[in-house]
Amino acid sequence: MTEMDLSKKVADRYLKREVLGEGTYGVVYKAIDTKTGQTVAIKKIRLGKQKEGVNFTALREIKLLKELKDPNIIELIDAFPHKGNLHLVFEFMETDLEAVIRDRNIFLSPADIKSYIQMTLKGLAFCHKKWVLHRDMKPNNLLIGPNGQLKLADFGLARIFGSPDRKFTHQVFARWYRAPELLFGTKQYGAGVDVWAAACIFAELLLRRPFLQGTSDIDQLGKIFAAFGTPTSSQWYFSSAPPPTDPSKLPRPTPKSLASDFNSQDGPTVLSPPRKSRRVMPDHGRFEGNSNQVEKIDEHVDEVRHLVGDFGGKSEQVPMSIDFSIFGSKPLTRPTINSADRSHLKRKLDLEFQHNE
Ligand SMILES: Nc1ncnc2c1ncn2[C@@H]1O[C@H](COP(=O)(O)OP(=O)(O)OP(=O)(O)O)[C@@H](O)[C@H]1O
Repeated sequence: MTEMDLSKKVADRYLKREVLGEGTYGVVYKAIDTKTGQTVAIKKIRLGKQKEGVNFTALREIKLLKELKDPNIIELIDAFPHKGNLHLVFEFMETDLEAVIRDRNIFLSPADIKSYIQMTLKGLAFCHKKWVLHRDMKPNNLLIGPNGQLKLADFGLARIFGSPDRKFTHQVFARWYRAPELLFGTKQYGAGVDVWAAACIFAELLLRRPFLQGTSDIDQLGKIFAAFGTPTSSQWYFSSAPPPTDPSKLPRPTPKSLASDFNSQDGPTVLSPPRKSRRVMPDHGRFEGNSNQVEKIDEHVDEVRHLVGDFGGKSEQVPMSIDFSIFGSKPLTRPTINSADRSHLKRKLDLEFQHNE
């Protein structure tokens, strides 16, 4: 019997090898991609309650994750349903940041730490720019390749398959990287949750132990406040200065009916400012014109600074209030999918999934 016969072939393409481990969503296998000869990692996702098959929205999101290509993001090479499970094929990685941090034989210089955290923030910046959040950042999700390249794994999975179920024992560690707004149970949150986790990982690289090791969600908040100070009521989300403008005093464009009235008579002419300057934006001129990757990283570094700043209010910035500066001078361009892209994607999805089913 050849080696080929002994190994199980999945979807006529992947030769399954040993189990690498089991995570929140299912078992991970090492495999060989017979098409490319490349070693890959296949994450077999239990579909659990969704017995009727793979949810179409999930498939669409997975297809979009395949488009997330960056040197600091694990590449999702392929995705296909097989025997009622969803298989996600990723590039194979040698180790992860947790193993590096825990290995006492490894000395990490400030330059090494800078390199690891820079790769982490670059990967985050890339995905945040495309409006994808990770939501489950922790050192064992930061995988390291043979050339030392750090890549973020499991991007977007929490959104597609639901937040990881914390009943798994290995999952409780994820609490240590959770932002205070999540611990308070907010339903609306943003990229800050990933940046908070990145800052905790940065501290962990320096300390060589997890920074804030809460034993319960409330204890986690206690640890955060012990480290940074307890926020006062004047620092909470909408109660900090300036108070929101009264709706009747909000700036509005001239009503169309009035504008045409003015045009039809010799009355005063309403001079609107040029289109661009009409947009009311908070004052953050220092980010004007920034567009390259390095400056995007700086925004994240600034946000980390902001997050790890003094909650007691000694610094000039008021922490725990909305920091508009992270959005730059212009709203970030949302990745747009036009109708042609959309119908192409749908056709592609239909074809691929018909083919694999
Ligand atoms: N791309 C990959 N290359 C090599 N090994 C991988 C890859 N992805 C995952 N693994 C390994 O497979 C095992 C399970 O990984 P998985 O990401 O499912 O869970 P986890 O990271 O252990 O926990 P969690 O689900 O809480 O993130 C781990 O040992 C992990 O190192």
